[in-house]
Amino acid sequence: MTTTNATQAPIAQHAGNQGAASLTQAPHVLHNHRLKHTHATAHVPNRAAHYDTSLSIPVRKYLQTYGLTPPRVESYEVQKKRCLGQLAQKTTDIEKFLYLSTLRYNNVHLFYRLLTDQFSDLAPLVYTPTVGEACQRWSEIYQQPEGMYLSFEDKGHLSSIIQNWPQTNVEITVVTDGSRILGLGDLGIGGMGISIGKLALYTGCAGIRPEVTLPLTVDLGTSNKTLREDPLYMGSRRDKVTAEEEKDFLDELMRALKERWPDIVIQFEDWKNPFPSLERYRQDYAMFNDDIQGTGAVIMGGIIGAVKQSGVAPRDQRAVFFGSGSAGVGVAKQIVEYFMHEGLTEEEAKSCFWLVDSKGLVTQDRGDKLAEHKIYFSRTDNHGQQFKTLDEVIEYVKPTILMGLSTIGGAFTPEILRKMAAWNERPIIFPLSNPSSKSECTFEEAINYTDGRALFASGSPFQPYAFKDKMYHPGQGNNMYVFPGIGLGTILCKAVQVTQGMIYASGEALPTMITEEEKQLALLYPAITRIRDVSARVALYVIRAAQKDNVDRLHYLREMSDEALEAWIKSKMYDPHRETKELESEVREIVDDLVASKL
Ligand SMILES: O=C([O-])CC(=O)C(=O)O
Ligand SMILES: [Mg+2]
Repeated sequence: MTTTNATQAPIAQHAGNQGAASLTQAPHVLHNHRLKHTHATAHVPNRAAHYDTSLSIPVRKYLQTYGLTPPRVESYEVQKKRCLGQLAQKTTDIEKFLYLSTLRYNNVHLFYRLLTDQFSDLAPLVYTPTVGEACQRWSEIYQQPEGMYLSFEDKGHLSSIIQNWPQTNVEITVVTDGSRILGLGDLGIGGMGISIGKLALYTGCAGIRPEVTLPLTVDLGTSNKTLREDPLYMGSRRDKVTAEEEKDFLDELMRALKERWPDIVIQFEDWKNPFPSLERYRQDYAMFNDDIQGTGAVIMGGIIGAVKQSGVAPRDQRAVFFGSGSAGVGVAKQIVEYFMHEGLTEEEAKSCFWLVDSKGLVTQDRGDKLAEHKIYFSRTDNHGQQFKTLDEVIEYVKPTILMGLSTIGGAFTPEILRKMAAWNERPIIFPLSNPSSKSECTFEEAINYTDGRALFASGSPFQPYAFKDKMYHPGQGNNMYVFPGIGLGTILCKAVQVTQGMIYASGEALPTMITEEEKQLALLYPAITRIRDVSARVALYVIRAAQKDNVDRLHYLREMSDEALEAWIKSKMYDPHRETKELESEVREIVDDLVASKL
């Protein structure tokens, strides 16, 4: 009920009145009618880019911003120094997060210049792990609108409310209901943080223009009682809607999004039960689920290298998965596909996996009703024996690969890590839960207890670690290596679906970006500092797979060589370093023309 007032105005404005929609948009269109480079903030249009202190005096005069900013024309280096100085003065990560959010709001191009330049330092503040805390405290730290909130009460009116989004073009949205944010549980509308954070990476990593991204949070109630009782909580107080109600709401939402933006790519993120929507919409929409598919692809990308470096053939690998939720099963299925590419039958590939959930090893005769998604991997060869704890399973399987998707921080104990090292020359250890506090072990622990022999990747970032006079570098198997490129590739070739082939290809692209030097260091992922190039390569692979699956619509791309296509992809990427320069030169041209015509 709390949201009804807020939504009544747009409903009244739009009901049966096409003209009203263009009226609401008109002011923004007018702002932008003369110049191309006036898209100002990421999600709310204003003219902030016109206040960039690097713009020259003639340009300021033309834009009528002269006198509204301090007189000096600054270089980017000076702007950067000031911003990083201000950032350094913030003492907590959440303050840094807020500073960066405000910067994005006020000067989007400057924000993305900094993010792309200082990616390793800033990504953890914009995204995992800080974004987790931001989501937990969303209603406490809220400062500005940066996305759309659609409520269950809006059902029946979604199409008209979506007209309120001020940008005329949207190419991609990240949608969450906040019901399972990272490993932090149901955070209700606080999930908006993750939609914004992921889209910031779509822009930062894959160069999708900020103004064509739409962070979307649907308020379908929350099962989090603490939130519902928190006076500051900004969502509805209702309990979570039923699965049937959610389905009806989503049917309407998907239709409404496609109606306004027919080519939109829709990424589902952090839904407690993500399988039904993926199955329901994957044929009719260009959509994917990042937690099942993005995580699956990125881990497969790391596993390809890890399996090679381990010296153990795919058919001899034994993988224990601690955590059998959507991400766990998604990752396992993706690796099954990789093993099949390596020549195993599906049955052989599947038999390399032992999934563990809160009740122990997932077996068919365990006596409980297994969730649908676990059945595929349930073991039948346990001879009636049941294994209730991770320790028991580990002892029974003697795995070569240990995957953590449990959201239980510290679950990979020193004993478990030591055993992995005793059984394997190069144990593969991937604690993937996010944020860092939920990681099944730290990098330091993995190195210490395996005597530096672990082939390691985590979901959230860890620092390099010195052990016995040697420096070790952690891999970060975070889906940020693939989802930006999946989105970019899908958008650029105008794919009508995101097929499994496209997802597989995104993971396959990753090892192709590892340099010789990185191989020597046993790194499983390319350096994060090359993330823009990595995203372009992922997009190339995704487009090729879309072509193979016949879901692409820009057919002339099929004729291009890989080199030409990759260069074309890069030329299409938003480059924040170009933006103010282009605005500057565009205005200068107009000014020069005006002067010339007066002569
Ligand atoms: O957001 C991340 O860092 C990875 C992810 O999708 C999750 O943990 O749900
Ligand atoms: Mg997620």
